[in-house]
Amino acid sequence: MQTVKVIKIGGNVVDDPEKLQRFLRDFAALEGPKVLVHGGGKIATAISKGLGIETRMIGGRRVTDAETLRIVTMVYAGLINKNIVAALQNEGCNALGLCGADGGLIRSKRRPARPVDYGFVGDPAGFGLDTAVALIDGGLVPVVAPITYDPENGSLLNTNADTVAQTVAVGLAGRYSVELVFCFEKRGVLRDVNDDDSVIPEIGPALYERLKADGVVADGMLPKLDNAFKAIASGVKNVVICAAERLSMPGYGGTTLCN
Ligand SMILES: Nc1ncnc2c1ncn2[C@@H]1O[C@H](COP(=O)(O)OP(=O)(O)O)[C@@H](O)[C@H]1O
Ligand SMILES: CC(=O)N[C@@H](CCC(=O)OP(=O)(O)O)C(=O)O
Repeated sequence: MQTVKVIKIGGNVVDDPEKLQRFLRDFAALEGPKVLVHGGGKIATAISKGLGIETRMIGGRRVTDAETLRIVTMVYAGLINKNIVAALQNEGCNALGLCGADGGLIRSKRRPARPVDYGFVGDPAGFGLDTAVALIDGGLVPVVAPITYDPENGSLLNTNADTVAQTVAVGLAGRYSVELVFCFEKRGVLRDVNDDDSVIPEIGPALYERLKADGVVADGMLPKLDNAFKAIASGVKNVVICAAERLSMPGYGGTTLCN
């Protein structure tokens, strides 16, 4: 079975032009078929602030009213996605930018209003495998923004980018042997969040429960690990959490998930 790499890049790197440039150069140099999923939460928060709109995050998710949906659509599916595509084209990588609505790539369902009303936030409910296969087998490199769509009413919805990466990886797993790599600004899952040398090399479900109970993992690391375990349990062959600047290292020098 052919291997496809699904790489996710997080918002702190997307917001740092030098780190992003280096990461995109390494991504472009990766051998074989690949998909890039990007976040950009930090830039959306900064642009919202500039427009006088306050950001509310609950459990790592953005409360998205109609005005915020307009902003995140412009920022993720426009500004960030197109700049990444242009930079990859400049590196000789034939990238094609999409959000979940394009080619029906990621259908979603709006979250129920209880217990928390997140507004226009969706959880993935379907994957456009035919679209993805046509692009990948056609030699294109999909670059996916974390905006999905609800086919029942055609509405765009905001979706956590780690969840989008997991959905793409799981969706491709029946067809290819899939490797999912979450790249961010730290070296992996750390025992001490302030010590980059404290990377935990391997995490299984039992250790994850202990790390949560001890408060070693928190904040944005929780949805990342939940998505990582969901991917491993759903047929993705290899899942790694690592530093963006280590993408070119063999094995990525980060945390590998096991079940
Ligand atoms: N044990 C841990 N190891 C590494 N990061 C952790 C840990 N616990 C909490 N974190 C926090 O999780 C953040 C990553 O989540 P998030 O900001 O959502 O990632 P991304 O940049 O991919 O969007 C890190 O910046 C760090 O502050
Ligand atoms: C619903 C929801 O929370 N969506 C995220 C999508 C972007 C994202 O996840 O970006 P990072 O990977 O940079 O965190 C948000 O708007 O922040």
